[in-house]
Amino acid sequence: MSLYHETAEFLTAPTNVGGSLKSRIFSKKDLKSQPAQIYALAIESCKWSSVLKEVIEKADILRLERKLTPVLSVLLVHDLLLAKRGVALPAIHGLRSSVERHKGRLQSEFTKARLKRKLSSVEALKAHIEAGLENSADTSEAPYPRWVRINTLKTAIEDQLETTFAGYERATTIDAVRQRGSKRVFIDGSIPNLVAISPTSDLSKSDAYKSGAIIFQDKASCFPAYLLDPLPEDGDVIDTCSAPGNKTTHIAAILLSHNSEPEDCKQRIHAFEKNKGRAETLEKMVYQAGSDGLTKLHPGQDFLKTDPEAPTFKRVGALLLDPSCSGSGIIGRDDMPELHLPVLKQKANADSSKNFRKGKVTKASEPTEQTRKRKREEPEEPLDVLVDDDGMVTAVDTEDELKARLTALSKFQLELLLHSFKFPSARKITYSTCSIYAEENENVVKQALDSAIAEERGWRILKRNDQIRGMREWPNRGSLEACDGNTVLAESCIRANKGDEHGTMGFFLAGFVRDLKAPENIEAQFLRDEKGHLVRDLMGFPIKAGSEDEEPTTDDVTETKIPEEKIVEDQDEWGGFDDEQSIPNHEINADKKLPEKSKKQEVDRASKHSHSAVRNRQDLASKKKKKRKN
Ligand SMILES: C[S@@+](CC[C@H](N)C(=O)[O-])C[C@H]1O[C@@H](n2cnc3c(N)ncnc32)[C@H](O)[C@@H]1O
Repeated sequence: MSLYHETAEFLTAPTNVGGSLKSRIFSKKDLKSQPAQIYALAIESCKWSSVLKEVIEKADILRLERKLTPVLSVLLVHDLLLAKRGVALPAIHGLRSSVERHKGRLQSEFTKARLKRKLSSVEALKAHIEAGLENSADTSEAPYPRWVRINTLKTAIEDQLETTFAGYERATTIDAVRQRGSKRVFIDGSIPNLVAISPTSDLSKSDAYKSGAIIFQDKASCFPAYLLDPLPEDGDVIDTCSAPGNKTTHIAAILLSHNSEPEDCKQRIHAFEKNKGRAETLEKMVYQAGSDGLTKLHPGQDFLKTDPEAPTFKRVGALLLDPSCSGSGIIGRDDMPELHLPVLKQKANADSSKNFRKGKVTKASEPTEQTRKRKREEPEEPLDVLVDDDGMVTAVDTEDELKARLTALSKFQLELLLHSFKFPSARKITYSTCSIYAEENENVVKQALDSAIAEERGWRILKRNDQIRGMREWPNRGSLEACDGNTVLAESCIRANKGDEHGTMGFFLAGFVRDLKAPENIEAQFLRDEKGHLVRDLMGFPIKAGSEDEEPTTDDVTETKIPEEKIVEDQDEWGGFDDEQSIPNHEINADKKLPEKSKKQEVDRASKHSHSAVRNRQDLASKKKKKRKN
């Protein structure tokens, strides 16, 4: 197999299995080409792909060369136009000829692409690409920002602002960071410990990223754990569909933020992941983020096969359900470089986002038997491209195909949600997808609410007024039409729209609650107001009874976030790790004791509860490293 085919294979493989592109290439044993050569070709081609896409589409070579797939065309045209030695194949090789016979046309389109960018020379264009100033998928005015969650299991936002973001200017609006080349940091107002930076700011080599102190996670992807807000009174938590672990580790951070001392935290997160390959990624992320002590992994286990009545789950009061979906809201992924693929028809320019998945190489535009048979004049672009979390790529050509796919997905999503309803001590559930389709979102919610199990167990929607502040104040709500005109239901649902002014991916979220006594043996620890509602600090965290924060200012006290009915008196939530690091399975064990606090931590304890949790977690991490060395 040629260098080009091998590279194309890595770029078209599901991106969500087996870590970053680099680790996948370098860990593969039976490669014919040098891994370093494959890696360099992949990275360079991705870097240039928005320009190459334009050049290939304008030169129209996919139509003329039917054996050339979009990804191969990018790789070959990259080498033809940019590599010193040209295409690394024998002169008579079919693939080499397939681009070389169009060299004149390709070069002329390349020149036009450069002039369009007002760059006077190829050197200037190279500098432009190297500076990361090229991203044709984004509207040029406001590229999609990079969201960074500060992992409070390992650090604190104040510490990160002083270190990782030391040279950054503070931005007061999200727009201010949506400029290529800007060095600004925006602190999000809805989700605690979340910041946004310019997409051209590369933190993937920073210590903070490598150590798991910061996690690249879209703002909308932080909504579920934040809305779930698992409190001590909620007992254990299940993350039903966990890999790669962004939400699992977010839940862990929230759990510890509610405990002034990590060793007091008796709660555990059961993290289910059906796919074994993805379960390995989850395991690494959980370790890297420092949430291993709180997480019981269930690798390769299907959540649907769990017995809700099993003793292990008797204390489970909260579940987070983020199942595989069409992925139609996804804008980008962090474990793969961006790759822009050319499509056969210029018509694709009408909606470039449709075929764009950062790091998700879709086969949508690959010529199929069907498309080959079509007459040239007919549109060849698929209606949509669905990429689910199992890496399954489905090019959907007709409305009927799309409908059939969405029906199958929503059936599975509903099944998972109804299974979650069965856990005897469960009192709160969040359901989320990164889909833009009502079929997977509002429709699933409606069917779940209408189900016999919901009625039998008393599950109802978590209304907007009862949601945690950041979610209650979030402006984008569910589709009124999809909710059959039910305003309360539509308002209860939360949406994030791909490409709008908030700079998030497309996302959907709904919460479910029911009246139930808290799981036994969990004491009330939080301050409540005269109505029995939890009193929260500015960041939305409940204030512990007897803590220094006990006397909040009027501004600190927020109204109820938890439905009144469920309050029981006197009872009481990347790809950010080093590619080279591998963590043995046995080191991840939820039963591990959390660390004793150090003297330094005693001092830190005088400050915010979240801080002392952070310090203790850092201590835990360093103890583990020492242990591993021995
Ligand atoms: C949308 S992804 C989850 C993303 C994850 N929550 C995060 O934020 O990092 C869905 C995951 O659910 C897994 N999955 C699908 N069906 C499952 C099932 N029945 N039981 C457990 N995991 C499942 C898929 O393999 C996939 O990794």
